[in-house]
Amino acid sequence: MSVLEDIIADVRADLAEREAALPFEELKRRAAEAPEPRDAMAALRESGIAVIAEVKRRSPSKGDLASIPDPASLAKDYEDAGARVISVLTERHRFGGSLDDLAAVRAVVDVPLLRKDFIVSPYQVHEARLYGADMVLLIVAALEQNALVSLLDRVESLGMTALVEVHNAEEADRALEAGASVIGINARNLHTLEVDRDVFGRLAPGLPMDVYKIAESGVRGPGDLMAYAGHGADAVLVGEGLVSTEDPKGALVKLVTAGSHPACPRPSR
Ligand SMILES: O=P(O)(O)OC[C@@H](O)[C@@H](O)c1c[nH]c2ccccc12
Repeated sequence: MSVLEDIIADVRADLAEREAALPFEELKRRAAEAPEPRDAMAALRESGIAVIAEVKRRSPSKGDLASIPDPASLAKDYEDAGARVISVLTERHRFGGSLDDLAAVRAVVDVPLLRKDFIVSPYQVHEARLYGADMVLLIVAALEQNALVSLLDRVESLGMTALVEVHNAEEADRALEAGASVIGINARNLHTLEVDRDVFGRLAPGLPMDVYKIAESGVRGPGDLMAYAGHGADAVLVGEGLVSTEDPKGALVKLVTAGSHPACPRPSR
C-alpha cells in the first residue's frame, strides 16, 4: 500500500466509529444549525499573494514538528500576522490533529478556516461545517471521479469552498472536469512524500486563468513565495515553514509582507 492508501484506511476506521456514535441524519441536522460559513473566496481574492497558514503538529515525512499545546493561540497569532485563511489539520494518526482543534480555532479567529483532512465521505463534509470550517480540502488522488464530483457539489451546496488538490496533469484535468474553481498544486507527492517545488511551475500554466491557484507545501520563506508567485500562484499554503520555527508569527509576517510587496509578481487576471 502507498502512504496515501495507508492513511485513508485509518481515516475510514476512525470515521466508522464517529458514524456509529453520531448518525449521519443527526449530524446533518446539527450542522445545518451552525453559524453561516464565511466567504473564503472573497478573503483569498483580496489584493496580493494570500498566505494560508496551517496548524500542523506532525507529518508522515518529518515526524513531530511542534507540540502546539494551544492551537487557538497559534491561530490567533496567524490571524494577527495577516493569514488570509487558516488551515487546521484534523487527521489524528499521522498529523496529530483533531476536530477539537478546528473548533478551538473557530472560537477565537474571524478568518475563514480550511478543514485539512482526507475527505472520502459526505459525512466528513457536514462534520467540517459543524466544527466551523468554511473551506474543505478534496484530494483528487484519494477519490474516484464520481466521488470527487459529488463531494465538490456537497461542499458548495453547504456554502463552503472546495480546495481541490492535485499533483500531476492527469489529476489537474480531473479537477477541472469536476468543476473545481480553486485548485491546490501540492509539491509533496502523497505516494512517495517527496517534495518537488517545480511541480507548480509545470502545472499552473496549463490551468485556466479564472481558476484560483494555490501552491501547497515546501514554502521555507519569502523566496519560495516569490518563486511560486512568479509561476502564477494566487496563494501559498504553509505549515512546516511556520510551526517548526522559534517564532511562527514572525515567520508569517515575513511571508505576508513579501506577498503584499509591490515587487511581488501577481497573477494577471
Ligand atoms: O508543511 P508544508 O510543507 O508547508 O505543507 C503544508 C501543506 O501543503 C501540507 O500540510 C499538505 C498539503 N496537502 C495535504 C494533504 C494532507 C495533509 C497535508 C497536506
